[in-house]
Amino acid sequence: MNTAPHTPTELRPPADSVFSVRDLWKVFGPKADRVPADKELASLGAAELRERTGCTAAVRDVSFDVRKGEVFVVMGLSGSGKSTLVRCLTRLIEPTSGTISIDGEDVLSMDTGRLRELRRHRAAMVFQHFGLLPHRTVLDNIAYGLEIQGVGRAERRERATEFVSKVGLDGMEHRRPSQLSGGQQQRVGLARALAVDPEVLLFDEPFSALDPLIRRDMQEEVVRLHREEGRTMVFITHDLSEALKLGDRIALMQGGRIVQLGTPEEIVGAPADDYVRDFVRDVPREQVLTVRSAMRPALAGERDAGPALDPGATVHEAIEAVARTGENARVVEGGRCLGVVDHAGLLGVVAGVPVAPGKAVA
Ligand SMILES: Nc1ncnc2c1ncn2[C@@H]1O[C@H](COP(=O)(O)OP(=O)(O)OP(=O)(O)O)[C@@H](O)[C@H]1O
Repeated sequence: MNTAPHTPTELRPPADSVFSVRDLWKVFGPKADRVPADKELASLGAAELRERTGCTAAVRDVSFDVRKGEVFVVMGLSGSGKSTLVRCLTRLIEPTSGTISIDGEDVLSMDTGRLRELRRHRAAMVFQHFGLLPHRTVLDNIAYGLEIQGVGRAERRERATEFVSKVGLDGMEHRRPSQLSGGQQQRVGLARALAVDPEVLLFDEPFSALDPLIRRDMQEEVVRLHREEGRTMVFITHDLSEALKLGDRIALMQGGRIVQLGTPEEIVGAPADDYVRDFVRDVPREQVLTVRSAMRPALAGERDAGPALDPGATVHEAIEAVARTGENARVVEGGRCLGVVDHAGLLGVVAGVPVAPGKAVA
């Protein structure tokens, strides 16, 4: 049972917000809307709420912003509310209460036409089973989303061909889905979603059915496409390593609430509570945390000696540099030495015990 209040978020959306969600609830069951409205019911745990009302609160009082150009990961165990939350964004599931806006426009007051526009052009959903059309070629499958949008044939072909290349399927344009591997089929689905050029791509566990190697391939593909295109992405996963690899920020859900929202480094380096701490316990910290978390002030004479690292370098990279040179490493930004990482600091990060300031070993 989790009745802790959610992390307060600023009410006014930041300027670069695409989706802005405030106080969102989705309750399934009879007379669902009385649950968020009633303080006592709203604070009940899942079992008691079900017993008293027959309702399930899949999303409980959630507030967050998805910022332009970021990969926003929604992570949590099965049943924590990830799919319900993301489906609420485009009202594939109707929220019970709260507000949602996209680029400042109220999603909850959109009429059917505007909603269709939202789902087709602005925030397209990519599902685990991409729903490829078996009798169409790769090219025609990719062009399909554009066809629905009413784009003319010549332009469809041209755009589809461009995306065949982008996802690395050159030479396979005329194959049918059954003549492709699982990973290749997913690339077709990805290309189809990208070709319609939505402002936001919403991914619902797209890779969970893939074998680990293909999955890693596809994760790298998403990272590459994101780097090249800078498109805003919301990505659902129950896999922590996938979340850490893909997410600029991660919303970790438990029992319908967001228990922590932060960068991978914040989630792993400063877990908000015991649940999160337990969740990230087995993460190789040195691969997620940056040298900033291992750094101490430079002593006299240390500013110019030893290998230089960027502040974004991981602790893992620092360990390599220190082991290779046998010297402490400097963290340097714009020619300025921000601090020094030594053996004690690096070991501290790996062990999860930061070196107290002043106890640094020179
Ligand atoms: N249509 C529904 N009617 C009643 N309860 C539902 C409905 N859809 C989801 N739920 C319940 O809401 C909770 C959240 O479900 P949701 O599918 O959002 O979780 P999830 O984190 O996406 O899980 P998974 O990773 O297994 O897909 C669960 O307790 C689920 O049983």
